Amino acid sequence: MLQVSNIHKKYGKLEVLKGIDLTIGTGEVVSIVGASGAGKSTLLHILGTLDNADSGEVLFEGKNIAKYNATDLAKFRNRHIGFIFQFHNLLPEFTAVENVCLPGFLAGRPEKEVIERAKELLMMLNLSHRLDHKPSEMSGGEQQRTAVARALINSPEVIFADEPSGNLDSKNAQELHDIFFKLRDEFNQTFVIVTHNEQLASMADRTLVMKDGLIVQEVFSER
Ligand SMILES: Nc1ncnc2c1ncn2[C@@H]1O[C@H](COP(=O)(O)OP(=O)(O)OP(=O)(O)O)[C@@H](O)[C@H]1O
Repeated sequence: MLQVSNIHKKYGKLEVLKGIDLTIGTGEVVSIVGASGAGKSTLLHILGTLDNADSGEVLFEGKNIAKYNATDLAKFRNRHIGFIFQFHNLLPEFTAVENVCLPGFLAGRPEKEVIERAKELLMMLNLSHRLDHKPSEMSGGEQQRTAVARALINSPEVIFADEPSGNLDSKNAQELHDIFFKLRDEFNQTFVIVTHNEQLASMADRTLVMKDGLIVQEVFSER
């Protein structure tokens, strides 16, 4: 589904990515680990079209999205890619349902269909009692599960997550991790997850270990 070859990235004189090659298949859960500063988030942002590589190629189902203009890229991202960050980035003035609906409305989908799907997703994520709550009226775990529903609203081919459980206690982290694998097992959802959480990394089908801008090790799970 995702093919990446020879990605290089510099910030000024700092060479952050030094030649990354990677292939990710549909339904795979891939974790990216490594010391702080190894280049994990930079790679994730490039894979997720949030940033450009200086050289190299990212093919998304065979399409070279680097060639898209800004409008087409935003459209592509909205329809095909979901994001989950360490901090949920929910809009404080909007309810859970409204937050989840937003990417659906941006995609121009019919309002009724989007609202129904948003409610369905929130209920699937055990948030049926929080549909009309604003983020400040929800716990950290509930906010992050709302962010998962938002990432899923347009049925993206892949979800990129950057430290998704970095801000959660161990119980809520475990619950979030279980949700990722449930989504993969039931809907063949693909995930690429940057994490410092060893438990999450070890659950992934494949773990990529990064060091100084390179993938230095690839560990396959026995799950
Ligand atoms: N926008 C930027 N401008 C300049 N330097 C940057 C920028 N983004 C990242 N860097 C630098 O690039 C290097 C890699 O950063 P990156 O965030 O990819 O690392 P990471 O492996 O995700 O680290 P962490 O685990 O701490 O999040 C770091 O030295 C960082 O300071």
